[in-house]
Amino acid sequence: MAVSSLGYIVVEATDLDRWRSFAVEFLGMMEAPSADPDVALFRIDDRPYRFWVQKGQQDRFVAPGWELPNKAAFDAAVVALKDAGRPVEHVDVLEARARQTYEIVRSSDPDGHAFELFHGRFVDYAPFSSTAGTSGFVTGDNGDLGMGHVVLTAPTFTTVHEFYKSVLGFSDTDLGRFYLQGGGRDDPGIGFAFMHATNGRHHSLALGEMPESPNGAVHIMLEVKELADVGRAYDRALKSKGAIPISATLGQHVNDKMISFYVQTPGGFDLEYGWNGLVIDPQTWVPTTSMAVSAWGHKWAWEAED
Ligand SMILES: Cc1ccc(O)c(O)c1CC[C@@H]1C(=O)CC[C@]2(C)C(=O)CC[C@@H]12
Ligand SMILES: [Fe+2]
Repeated sequence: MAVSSLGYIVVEATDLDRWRSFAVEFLGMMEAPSADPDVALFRIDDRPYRFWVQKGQQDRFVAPGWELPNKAAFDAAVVALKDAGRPVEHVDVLEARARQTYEIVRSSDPDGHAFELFHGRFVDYAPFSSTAGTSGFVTGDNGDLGMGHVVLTAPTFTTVHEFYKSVLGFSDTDLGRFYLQGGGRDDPGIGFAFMHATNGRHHSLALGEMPESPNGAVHIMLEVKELADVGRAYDRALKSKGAIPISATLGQHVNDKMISFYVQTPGGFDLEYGWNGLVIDPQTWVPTTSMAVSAWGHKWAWEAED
């Protein structure tokens, strides 16, 4: 029943062209053919899409699509969801086919964040190429590392953390508490849980003990193959005259060693663009406790100058 990786994300957008220029010209993704003019699809590897962007009334993150390795694991996860009292809606056959999966269910975590579970590894044989010159994205062999990671808020942190572990089969990689208000006696800190699926990516999901984000997610992360891809994207953001707002400057995380920067997407949530994230052995990893966000850099836009 354990989730194998982050398969895709679903985004709602008022302006698909804005997402097109962000995804293709800034991120270096490849637009994929879509049968529906109200849906734009973006590829980073040989999956038919990793971003499903659908036209709607709002600009927001809708849901992560968690991949299960086969039908048996998918069915077991559905049973576990029902046993945990979570809603389960089966997507009909035609929609599952349009999404290029065998089967999808929609559900939500105890804090109400929508997610989808799916199985079926569909492949697009058109070679990946990036008009922005991005050398490629890191998704592992046959995509087994998944598309990246997603970070969600979790106001009922302990309950939601337990849900992802006991119901969806995630495991702890790093459990931190960050003291962003100086760490004095009146600073309770923010609990963070970085969790891995059954693949070696350091975290496919992280939860922050924070109030609900209005955009549906805190950020998603995409990993590129070369440091120069990060540097060139950083240059594009700097040159965009504010069209691509930088949320955090270039820096390196303590826990997964990733060198990255953050920008705000047209969906309001952030996107971390990084390189060289730690790959762990998910079978034997003993969870760490990292008390710092970054070893260097990552100056957040909301941080005071000093
Ligand atoms: C701490 C950390 C480790 C690895 C990551 O991939 C990663 O994104 C983070 C930072 C997570 C998080 C965030 O994205 C929004 C701003 C946050 C809440 C902070 O102010 C501390 C942790 C930060
Ligand atoms: Fe991240």
